[in-house]
Amino acid sequence: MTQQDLYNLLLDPSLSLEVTTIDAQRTIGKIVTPELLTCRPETTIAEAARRMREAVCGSILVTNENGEAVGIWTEADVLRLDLLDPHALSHPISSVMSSPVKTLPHNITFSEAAVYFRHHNIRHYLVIDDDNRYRGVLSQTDVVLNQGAEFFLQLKEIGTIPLRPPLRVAHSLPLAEVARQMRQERQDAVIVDYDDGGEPGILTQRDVLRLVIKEQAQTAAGELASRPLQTLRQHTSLYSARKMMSEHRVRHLGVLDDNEQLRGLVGFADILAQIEHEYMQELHSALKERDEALNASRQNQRLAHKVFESTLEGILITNAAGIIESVNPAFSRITGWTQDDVVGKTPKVLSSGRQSDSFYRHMWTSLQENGFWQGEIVNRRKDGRNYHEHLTITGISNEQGVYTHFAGIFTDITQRKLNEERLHYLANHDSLTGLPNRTLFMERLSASITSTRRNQKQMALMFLDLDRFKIINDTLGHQAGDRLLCAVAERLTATLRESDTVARLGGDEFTVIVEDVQDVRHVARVAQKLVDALISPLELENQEIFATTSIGIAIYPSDGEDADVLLMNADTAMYRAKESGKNTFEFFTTDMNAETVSRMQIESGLHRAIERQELSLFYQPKYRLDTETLCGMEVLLRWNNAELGAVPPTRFIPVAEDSNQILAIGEWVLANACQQAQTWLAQGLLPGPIAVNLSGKQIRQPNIVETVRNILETSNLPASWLELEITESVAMDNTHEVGRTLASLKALGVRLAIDDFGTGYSSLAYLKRLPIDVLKIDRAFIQNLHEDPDDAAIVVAITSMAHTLGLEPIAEGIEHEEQFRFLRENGCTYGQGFLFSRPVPVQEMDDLLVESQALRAWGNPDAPHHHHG
Ligand SMILES: Nc1nc2c(ncn2[C@@H]2O[C@H](COP(=O)(O)O[C@H]3[C@@H](O)[C@H](n4cnc5c(=O)[nH]c(N)nc54)O[C@@H]3COP(=O)(O)O)[C@@H](O)[C@H]2O)c(=O)[nH]1
Repeated sequence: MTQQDLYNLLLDPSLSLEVTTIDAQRTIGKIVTPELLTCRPETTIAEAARRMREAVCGSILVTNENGEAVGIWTEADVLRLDLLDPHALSHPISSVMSSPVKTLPHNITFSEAAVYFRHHNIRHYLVIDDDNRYRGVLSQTDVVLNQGAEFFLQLKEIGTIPLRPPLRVAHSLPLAEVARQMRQERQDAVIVDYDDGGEPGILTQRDVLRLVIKEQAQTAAGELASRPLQTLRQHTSLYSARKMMSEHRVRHLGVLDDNEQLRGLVGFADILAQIEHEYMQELHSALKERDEALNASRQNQRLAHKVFESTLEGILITNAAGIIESVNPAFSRITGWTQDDVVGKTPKVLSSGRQSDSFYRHMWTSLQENGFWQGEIVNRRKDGRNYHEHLTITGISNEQGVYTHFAGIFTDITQRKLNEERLHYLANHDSLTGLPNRTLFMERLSASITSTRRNQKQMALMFLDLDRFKIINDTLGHQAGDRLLCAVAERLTATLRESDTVARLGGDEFTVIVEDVQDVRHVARVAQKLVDALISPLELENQEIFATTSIGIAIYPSDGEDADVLLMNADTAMYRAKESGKNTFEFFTTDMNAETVSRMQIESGLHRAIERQELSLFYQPKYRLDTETLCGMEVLLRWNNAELGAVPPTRFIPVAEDSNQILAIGEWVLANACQQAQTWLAQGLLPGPIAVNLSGKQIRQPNIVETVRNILETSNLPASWLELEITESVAMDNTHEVGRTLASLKALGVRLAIDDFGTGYSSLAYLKRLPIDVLKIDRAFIQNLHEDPDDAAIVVAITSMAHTLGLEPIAEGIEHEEQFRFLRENGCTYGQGFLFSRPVPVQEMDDLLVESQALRAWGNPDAPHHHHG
């Protein structure tokens, strides 16, 4: 190879200008040539250059005797030679090669390779394959040009790159002087100006070196320069510049400004530098982004780890086959199993056996299809105890969408479950007796009706109401009442089969569902057993209490096809049982329906009884038994309705009490009675106080004292002429402040009487403290007085007790002479009853009063005066 060849090789501009755009993601092994040019360190530069030219190769690898790369020499290194030294080319290659040689694996991408170039500031890498064999040399220019520079080159104008003002020399300057100035100014090209006014020429460093070697050092530059200088405008793109260089096989172009003046020179190296600069900028921000992303991902990883470690939820991660790979501390806390216990096993270790195989099959199908499952399951702790967990399982897939792991995240909801169960229990059970309450009862009744219908069978519903419970409760207090209810609940439960439902609807009302009834006679036997179960007395407050019950029975389907109708009919039958003497049971019959309808008619009729003036007052006189003189009267309410006719108070008063209408009606009675009494008083006819019945509802009204005071004021009746009768059971109610109300009423000056005395459970100590004036002995004792020695003894006892307590005894319901005589002989002061007079309307009472007054005026107090009705 001649020196000329060498220079041809070195100066061939096409060598480095063939730029192919290569996908930055392709691996570098793909573009390096498989044949690698090598030489030994002692090879001369000239020899190395010859081989490069022969092989059309831009670099040569310098290897030692073991074939190991010790250096590399490339085309670009030529410019570092001192080409003024004529022996330069005979120096060994080792004196000019770059060393040491760094390697890169063949399978990294251009993008990755770019990172190495930047980090190590190296211009060449030796590419090695998997077996560390040399595959080729990769230059930074390769990388830059393979980053897809076209786009950038087209955008960027030449004028925008920094151009050095060109070094200009006169055409007469000898080449040696030109070379000196170029070295001094560090320029690789110079513009040669001619004084013939023609276009300038150009001499590059390579030209200078070539010509020096050809001993042209003293020749004038003008003769040697290439002329004309290829130029382009400053607004031309770098892409066009590169293309032009390639077409004209030159490495420098003149740049013209808008006035066609030469602004400077642009070299291929400048374009390359621009690309490199731009690329490095991009690379820099890409690296920055990558570093930031890496940091963020490290941060995320740290966070994820922290969450995994510290979350309260148990976490378990399995591989695709369900083998546990890791668990977190919460998992161990909840299950008792440590990481070492469970890693390598399947979640089966937690199985409690409470879920069926099909449950797990569904779970697995959902996981395979949706990569997700959520639900509540019961698992087992290491210590064998079960616990409830709310579990979410999520599939974790790889880039191909294949599940590689499953993550189970769960919370221990055992306590919540217990609370829910407790709340459910409380919501469905009576807190006092523990029996099902109305809600659960209705649920069970509906369920029972449904199954009975399906099986075409019969079932029975019993409605139980304790007899006289209110009296017991009022007399002995609520605590005793509660204990009684518990005792009754126990007895009922003990009497029935487990399959039967006993419930407490509230108060003293219980219900029983008897399922699968073959024969209604069987139901009667069950009802009788329940009645009998309560017959034996209960021990309460050191007293024996008889808490009997009345039971109404309705049969499905004959007495009703739905729960509400059945319940209503059993209730109606229960009322009938009460009416027929209590402590018994009654089956519902259709005529009982009539009873229900009748109650409803009464209730709606009563609503307008006052405004329609359907109410009136009757008066029943009271007598002193020793003198048989009229000494007062009791006011009794009557109701005459257009449709219902005369409705007896025993019928409508309970309905009025149930519907609260008694409050308005009672006030009406009181006002009219006082008005009438005042009239008689003003006429001098009133022999004694007028007694008005006050119902329990009325006396418990907070404003009752106010009402009475107002009525007395309005009617102008002195309080002492009014007597208020309240029943014994109401008077004994020490829970509703009845005692205090009575004291306030007493303070008004009215008289107070206890009605139906002997039927309740009076505490004598309490009775003594009440501010009462009169004890009315109940009609029930008077009725059989002359036949029943027990009743007679009770009447005598009540009479003498009344005297002892300073109260006036009065007997009600005296119908026979014998009764009258017995009472008079045994010291009962007053009496009333049909023997003397039935309750009479106002006109008749007026007559009686006039007559009585006349008798008194005639001074015949002893004359007996019986009004027989
Ligand atoms: N809260 C209110 N209650 C009232 C009012 N008016 C009446 N009543 C209560 O209704 C019940 C029934 O009353 P009634 O049908 O009027 O019966 C009274 C008398 O007619 C009846 N009586 C009187 N003497 C005899 C008799 O010799 N034999 C017999 N079989 N019955 C007789 O007794 C009833 C009076 O009873 P009492 O009140 O206990 O003294 C009754 O409970 C009334 O209290 C009202 O306005 N408000």
